[in-house]
This record gives sequence, structure tokens and C-alpha cells, in this order.
Amino acid sequence: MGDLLGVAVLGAGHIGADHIRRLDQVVSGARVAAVADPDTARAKEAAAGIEGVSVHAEAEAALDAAGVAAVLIASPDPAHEEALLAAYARGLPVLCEKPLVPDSAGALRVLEAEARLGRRLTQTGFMRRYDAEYRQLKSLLDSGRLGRPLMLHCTHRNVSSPPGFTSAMLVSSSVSHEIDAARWLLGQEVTAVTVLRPRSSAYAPAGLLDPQFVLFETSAGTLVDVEVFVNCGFGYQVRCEAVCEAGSARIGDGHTMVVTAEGGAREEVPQDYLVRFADAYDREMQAWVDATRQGRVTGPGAWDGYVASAVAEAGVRALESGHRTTVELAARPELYAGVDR
Ligand SMILES: NC(=O)c1ccc[n+]([C@@H]2O[C@H](COP(=O)([O-])OP(=O)(O)OC[C@H]3O[C@@H](n4cnc5c(N)ncnc54)[C@H](O)[C@@H]3O)[C@@H](O)[C@H]2O)c1
Ligand SMILES: O[C@H]1[C@H](O)[C@@H](O)[C@H](O)[C@@H](O)[C@H]1O
Repeated sequence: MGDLLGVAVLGAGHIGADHIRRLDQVVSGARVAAVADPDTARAKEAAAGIEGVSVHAEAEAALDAAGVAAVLIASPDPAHEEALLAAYARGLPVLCEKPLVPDSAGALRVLEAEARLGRRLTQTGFMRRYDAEYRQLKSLLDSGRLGRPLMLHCTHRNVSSPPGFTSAMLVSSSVSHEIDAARWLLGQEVTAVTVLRPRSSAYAPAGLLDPQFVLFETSAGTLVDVEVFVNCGFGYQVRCEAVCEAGSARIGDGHTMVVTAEGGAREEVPQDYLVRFADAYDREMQAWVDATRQGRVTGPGAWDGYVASAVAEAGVRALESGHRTTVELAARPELYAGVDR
């Protein structure tokens, strides 16, 4: 047990419990050393049967627990900043679920705290970078075989939104994935955002602006459109089509099963991100554990988390104002020069 990376998991909710199972049963080189959740019954349930784990109501108690050498943050978005700063104060490496911090001022405080430490400690949980289909698309775009990308058409649908999900969160939480994926796939920054509001679905909770149509402009003049619809009712669908000068490429239909029965064929649609992106979460976590054990940080970092929050914030302003909104980014600290692709 001594050789394994001892991880404190903060938040044992929907994804936290799945990550605890993943660390315990799927990933090699790590163990769950502590779990914190103010709902201690939930924490105990998620930690049940794991040898040597301690359970806490307070995040900081878990960070200080015996055997903890790294932190996985899976608490609600607004709790991330405090948890990240507490991890940095202890010099602990972190895998933080997206969004790093939902507001850009908070994300910048985190970025500056890490820059003051003078070493990178954070991997941000943009797991699409570890998805086989996304990686295939990136390799194709990087190869130049299709010429320059002109447009990305993206679809992001959830069966239903969790309680408390707001109109702003369609952009700040859900579309944060497309923001990071577009930056990563294209190697370009997002410079402006426009959000259009089709009429809302009668099946969305009252007052929720759902669906939304988000349009990003990039530094090289590529357009990225995203249909985000978090109460579509029928399935979890994430698709991306890159339209380039010499061809197009589409991903997002590779995780389906076609069932033929009773004289017809039926294509099954995953109902949840835990199913659609299961492989990506596994690879993301294994990459984090491997890098952390070697004293390194790889994958999307705090800078990527900050940029996604700044772009999303411009998106929320665009949603509220109805106007095209430009993205303002802070200067990139030296610590993050050329490290995030
Ligand atoms: N990468 C992805 O695809 C993905 C998927 C789902 C969720 N997420 C992110 O993961 C995070 C958790 O989402 P979820 O759906 O599991 O939420 P959830 O509401 O199901 O679970 C959150 C848990 O955190 C606990 N909690 C509240 N405050 C806490 C604190 N200060 N410290 C520790 N625990 C605390 C809650 O009691 C709850 O059990 C969010 O940031 C969300 O955006 C990412
Ligand atoms: O927190 C979740 C998660 O990030 C999912 O990947 C996304 O599809 C949902 O819209 C979001 O609410």
C-alpha cells in the first residue's frame, strides 16, 4: 500500500463516487486514502469496503489525513476554489473536475496561487482530451490532410439537468467542455462569443433557458457552434464535426450499439456521461496517477481551466445581454508557457 499514491477525494456525489470506484478498482498505482463530503453517509457509502480509507465531513480534514499525497476534487463547482487553494497550501498535486473555478476572477486567483508556488500542481478534468474519438479527430486535424479547419459543429445533449442547474450553467458547466475541446483541437484561442436562445423546451424546468445555441469565434477565424440541450429527454449525445478546406470529419456516434430484433434495427443511445465517457475518465485518471507518481503534471492544466472559465463568463454575459461579447484574457504566466497542448 505504501507505494501507491494515496488520494483524498473531495465530494462523493454522482461523479465523485464513480471516481472513487475507478481509483479503487480500475486505475493502477493509486489508492483512495480519504473521502470528504458534508453528507458523511454518502461518503461512507462510496468508501465502503476500501481498505485503509478515512471518511470526513470537512475537505481540509481529508487533506490532512494519514497517507494523503494527492487530491481529486469532485465537489460542486463553487467549492473548487477553496479546495484548490487548500491543496496548494499543502503542496499537494490535484486533479480538479471541470470547471476549474466557475468564475474567471476565482480561476485567476487559483492560477496566480499556483504561479506563486513556482510549479504546476493541477490537472483540470477536461476528459474529452482522453476520449478515443476526440484523439482520432485531433490527429487527423494535426496531420493537415483535410486542410485548414473552417468550422466545428458541436452537439451537447443531456437527458436531464440536475436540481439547481441554471441557464448560466449550460454555458459555464456544460459548454466548458466544448470550449476546451475547441481550443485543444484547433490550437486556437476563442476571441468572441454569441449566444442565441431558441424557444425553451416545455420539458425543461420552469425558467431554464434550454436549449441554447452558442457561437464561438477564434483567433484564426474558425467558427465553432454548439447546440447545448440539457433536458433533451432521450439520451446523452456529444458530437463534433470538423469542416475543413479539403473534407470533413465527424465523431460522436462510436459509442452506440445497434440492436436488431422483432423485424427492425434500433440504435441505442447512452443515457449518461458516465457511460459515454467511461473510457476517457479511465485514461484521464491513469494519466494523472502516472504523471503524479513521477512528479510531473500533464494534460490540461490550470491555465486551460482559467481560459475556459474566462470564455464561459463571456458566454454568460452574451446570454444575458443578447450581444456578441469579446473574451478578455489575463497575461499568461511564464509557468504555463507552451505546456498545455
Ligand atoms: N467531467 C465531467 O464530465 C463531469 C461530470 C459530472 C460532474 N462533473 C463535475 O464534478 C463536480 C461534481 O459534480 P456531481 O455531478 O458529482 O455533483 P453532485 O451534486 O452529485 O455531488 C457533489 C457532492 O459534493 C458534496 N459537497 C458539497 N460541498 C462539498 C465540499 N465543500 N467538499 C466536499 N464535498 C462537498 C455534496 O454533498 C455532494 O455529495 C462538479 O464540479 C461537476 O461540474 C464533471
Ligand atoms: O457536469 C456535467 C458534465 O460536465 C457532463 O460532461 C456534461 O455533459 C453536463 O452537461 C454537465 O452538467
